[in-house]
Amino acid sequence: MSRINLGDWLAKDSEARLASVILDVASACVEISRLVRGGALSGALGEAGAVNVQGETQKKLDVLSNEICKARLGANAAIAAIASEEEDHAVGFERPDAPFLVAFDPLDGSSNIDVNVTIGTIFSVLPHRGGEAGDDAFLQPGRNQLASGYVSYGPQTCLMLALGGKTLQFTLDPATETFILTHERIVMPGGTPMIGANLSNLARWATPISEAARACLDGGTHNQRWVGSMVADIHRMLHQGGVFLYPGQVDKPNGKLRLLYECNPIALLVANAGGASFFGARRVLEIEPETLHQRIGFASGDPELLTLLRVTA
Ligand SMILES: O=P(O)(O)OC[C@H]1O[C@](O)(COP(=O)(O)O)[C@@H](O)[C@@H]1O
Ligand SMILES: [Mg+2]
Ligand SMILES: [Mg+2]
Repeated sequence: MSRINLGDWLAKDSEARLASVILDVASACVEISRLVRGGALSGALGEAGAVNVQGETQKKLDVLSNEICKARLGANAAIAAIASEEEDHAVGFERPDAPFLVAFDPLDGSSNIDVNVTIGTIFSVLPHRGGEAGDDAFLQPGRNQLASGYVSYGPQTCLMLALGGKTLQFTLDPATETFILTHERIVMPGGTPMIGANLSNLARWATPISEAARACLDGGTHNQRWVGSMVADIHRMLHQGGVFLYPGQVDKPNGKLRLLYECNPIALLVANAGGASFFGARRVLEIEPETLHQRIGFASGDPELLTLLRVTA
């Protein structure tokens, strides 16, 4: 079998500076994957003893992954600024002419770090229109994304990349620590009766989605899965179909997940694979963000099942 690695694949027809950004994200993720694999031996488990801007207790790996991504991307002359779940504000690099901004969730699925369950890194590349790159520069709708993706650190380490209208998968070769193209085009299968959701929240979801989901599950027509790491739940959905739900709730109308560095990058991967993503009646990729750490309710996946679940009603 002929093997093509991420660098060679990008060199074929991607713009060189955008390719360099994707390669730097990938190499930061290789570094993070070493810490993940080492677990307690890497000193990467446990609490960091701090709280982030969203009021969440940071784990050591949240902080370490953020530092790795920030250092790696900060060294790329094509990046004007980064925004991260773990940074209060955008971090600019004083490069007014640099063409790209990168928003990321350095470590997704923090509650699973210490229990050896799949976690990940999510990223979104946006155009930078010049000038100072503060928070406002990142307030662009998801349809503007030039590329997005995630790396999942599970039994395999996989890079899912949305680029040029396609979603592709690269798998990390542990021997060479390079990402090898393993899936040229991901297409979500339709008709899978699978709901990925934390059902402990079901009673607080807005109607009619709570009633529609309850009918599917109580009626025995649909199955349910929930890892609690978005990358892992989305990875299953991209390969096997179904939907992922973290909708708004009576007590949290804007849900939990962050628009700029969680929902938008995933929404582009899902769109390229034939799915759709909504916050109520709004298409996620069309939402004009108002703040850097804005949360939205998120329903994503098989369009037919989203309709059955009445997510846009
Ligand atoms: O614990 P809950 O409420 O089910 O939430 C799980 C969701 O929260 C997240 O862990 C949030 O991401 P972070 O770990 O980056 O904060 C998602 O990955 C996941 O889908
Ligand atoms: Mg996350
Ligand atoms: Mg995170």
